[in-house]
Amino acid sequence: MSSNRRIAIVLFNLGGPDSPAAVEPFLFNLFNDRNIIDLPGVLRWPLAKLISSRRAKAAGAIYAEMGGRSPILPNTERQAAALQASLGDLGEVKVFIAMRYWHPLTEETVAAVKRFAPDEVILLPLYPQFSTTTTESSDRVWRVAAKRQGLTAPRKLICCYPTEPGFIAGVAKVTAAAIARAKAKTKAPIFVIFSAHGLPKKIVDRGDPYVAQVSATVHAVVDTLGLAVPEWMVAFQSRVGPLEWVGPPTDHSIEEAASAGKAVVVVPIAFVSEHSETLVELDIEYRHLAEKRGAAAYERAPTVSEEPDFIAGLAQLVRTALQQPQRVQPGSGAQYCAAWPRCACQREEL
Ligand SMILES: C=CC1=C(C)c2cc3[nH]c(cc4nc(cc5[nH]c(cc1n2)c(C)c5CCC(=O)O)C(CCC(=O)O)=C4C)c(C)c3C=C
Ligand SMILES: [Fe+2]
Ligand SMILES: [Fe+2]
Repeated sequence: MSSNRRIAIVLFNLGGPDSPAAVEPFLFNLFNDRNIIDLPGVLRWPLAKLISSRRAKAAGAIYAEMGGRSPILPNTERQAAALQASLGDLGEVKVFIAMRYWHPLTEETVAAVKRFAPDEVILLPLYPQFSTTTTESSDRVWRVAAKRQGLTAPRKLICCYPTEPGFIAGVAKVTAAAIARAKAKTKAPIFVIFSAHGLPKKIVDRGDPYVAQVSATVHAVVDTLGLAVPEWMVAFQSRVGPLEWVGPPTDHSIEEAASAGKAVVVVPIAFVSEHSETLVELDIEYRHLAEKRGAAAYERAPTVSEEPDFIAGLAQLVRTALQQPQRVQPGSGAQYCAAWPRCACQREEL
């Protein structure tokens, strides 16, 4: 590969408030996303205003547990630095971050990428499993902003990588370590709960492949660990709002296992860095539930963050994408995407 090629890699992530004052506008941006609330803009805008003002207090209390701000940006920056260091041989490689709901927002990042004047842009979601609410939403706003700002460099989207070997190796490693910590504390049976962010059921019924890809990830991790994994299940956390969400819910699953006197090991399976859903929901709220119900132990595996296996997996996805002609790169998720009409892998229109 030519060493003077300028390559921009853009990490897509959700973003989070960087101060107490940012909580409500961050929530507004989230609920005003048509991939989250599927209504025409004139109806969605006032609804997003209403929901964000109502939820601001509860969400503010969550971020107050972390010093009033989300750590998602600094954590994503560390991943960006690790990825950039592992791709130095490709030429002029620069890793950027585009957050969907808080700074650096997509428009800002498109401008920064344009100043870098790349020969090629690789869009890499920090969502291993494809969802219309995450990857599709980020890709959609990227396309609009790139067109508006005249960023014409060819781009490729890595749509999903639910079974990418480095990602699976990283999750397997942190899972095995969490099981070992639980075993060191108790002789009680171990129960592993792989926990993913949930989705409203109607989004899944519309063909969103996320839940199927989460299942593919978990099966790959369990296969890797073999007999080292005792009893396990997949559950979904972070339900918001009145709609029916996919289940079973993580909190109920923890309570059941804890009530049966088991040692509960919770493994985040769709988040790849630490933020409110891991540091507050899993570490504070759900630990409290487990202890209240008499769990023999409660261990939470860390997210893969800058685990060398995971970063090497991301680097491999980028290298493969650069060598192949298609705009949408399926990572190792292709076999799961084929059956799903809403998966980005199915679209090659640009
Ligand atoms: C209301 C609908 C929501 C859908 C659908 C949804 C999908 C979804 N989200 C993530 C990852 C994250 N979400 C985070 C926070 C968060 N998510 C929602 C709502 C939906 N998410 C809200 C309202 C919030 C804010 C916090 C709260 O009020 O509870 C975060 C954490 C951000 C941070 O702390 O910085 C992540 C990460 C995924 C992967 C996903 C679908 C696959
Ligand atoms: Fe969310
Ligand atoms: Fe896909």
